Amino acid sequence: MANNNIPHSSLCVATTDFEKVAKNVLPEKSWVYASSSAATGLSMRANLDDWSLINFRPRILRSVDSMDTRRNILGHTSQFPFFVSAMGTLGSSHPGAEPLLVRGATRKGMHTMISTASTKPLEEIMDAHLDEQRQLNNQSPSNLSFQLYVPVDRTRAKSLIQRVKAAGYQSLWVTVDTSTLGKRTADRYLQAQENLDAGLAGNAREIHNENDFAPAFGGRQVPGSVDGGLTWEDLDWISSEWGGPLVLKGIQSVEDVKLAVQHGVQGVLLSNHGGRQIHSAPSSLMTLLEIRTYYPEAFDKLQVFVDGGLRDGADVLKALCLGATAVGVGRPYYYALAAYGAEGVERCTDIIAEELEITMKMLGVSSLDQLSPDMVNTSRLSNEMWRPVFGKSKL
Ligand SMILES: Cc1cc2nc3c(=O)[nH]c(=O)nc-3n(C[C@H](O)[C@H](O)[C@H](O)COP(=O)(O)O)c2cc1C
Repeated sequence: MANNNIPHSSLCVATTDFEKVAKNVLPEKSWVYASSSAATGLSMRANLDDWSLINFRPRILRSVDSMDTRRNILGHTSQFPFFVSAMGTLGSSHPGAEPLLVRGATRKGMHTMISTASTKPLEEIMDAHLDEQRQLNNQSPSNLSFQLYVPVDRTRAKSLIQRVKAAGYQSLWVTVDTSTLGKRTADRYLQAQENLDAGLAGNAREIHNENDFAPAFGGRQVPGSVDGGLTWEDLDWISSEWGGPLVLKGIQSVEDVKLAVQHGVQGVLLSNHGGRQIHSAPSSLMTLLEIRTYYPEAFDKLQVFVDGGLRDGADVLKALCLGATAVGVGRPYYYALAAYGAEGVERCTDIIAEELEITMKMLGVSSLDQLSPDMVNTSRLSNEMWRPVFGKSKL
């Protein structure tokens, strides 16, 4: 992209560099939408900060000449143990929206999770992925998964699942942390100001998005979109309607991982929605440590994923040492897409992949299956971890 106002993409050497560029190119509303979080931002801050509470315990003099960063995610190889987490309304980042994102990701062999709240129809996004695959002679291991916000109307929910299946998405990730929309403070300020500027009092203004599952854009949920009445029992009909790998996105306690195992899902994504939902959430890394401490059997029963605040390849490895299969990355890809389109998505992937390889070599591993919990020191984070209260909690 020839734009003299933005630095050349090669000047982005850390994933956080995309954020600075994006802030300059994005309209204020898009910037606020992507960068905002719940309430005072505690949940997002915890995501970002907790990675620094874990240190590696590197091993030396092990042959690390060759590197293998591939990972099997729900039965499909990915070039890397990280993927793009679902983000709604990517048209607010770049006019190319989701199709452009998946083109960049497919070129790099990375999996991408597409949001129910996408700007473009799910079939058009899949077409972009398949077209890119053809151009690569079907050599990319990349695939697309679908993040499901379950609509209140069951008929609508079932037909959405059928569309996702027919389009060829590989797995379904049901978001379970959105019984209502978190209080997105920055979006609310912006909306209130727009209302006042438009001569409307208070919050009187209706939000009009083409996709009514794009609730956060404007800071309020669209009535009738996401089902706040969802329970564990609903997983039965969702699972039988879908008939493929099912993952619960947004688990934040060991008790719920146990329930997920009992309900026979194939994976859990430990996540606090990038700090956008409940105020004062545990960081996703803290939840991972909780599972590793109180229910390590989980890692043999289903695949465990993590997202939230991952900004460096070293963070990815910390999660994998603790047993995660792979991790999701959100905002860095939103910003990279905004700044440089598909090229930015590729560059962001290269940056994380290089950091991953550098850290693997110095940690003394040449493939991801050599990682283990004793390669990280979690003492500081463990100090702050939840403990069963008064011996009464049933774990
Ligand atoms: C702009 C934006 C939009 C998002 N939209 C969705 C969504 O539609 N569905 C969903 O389940 N999660 C959504 N999320 C949460 C992400 O899937 C993911 O959990 C989070 O971004 C990870 O944290 P990170 O941004 O710090 O990497 C969104 C996050 C952002 C930043």
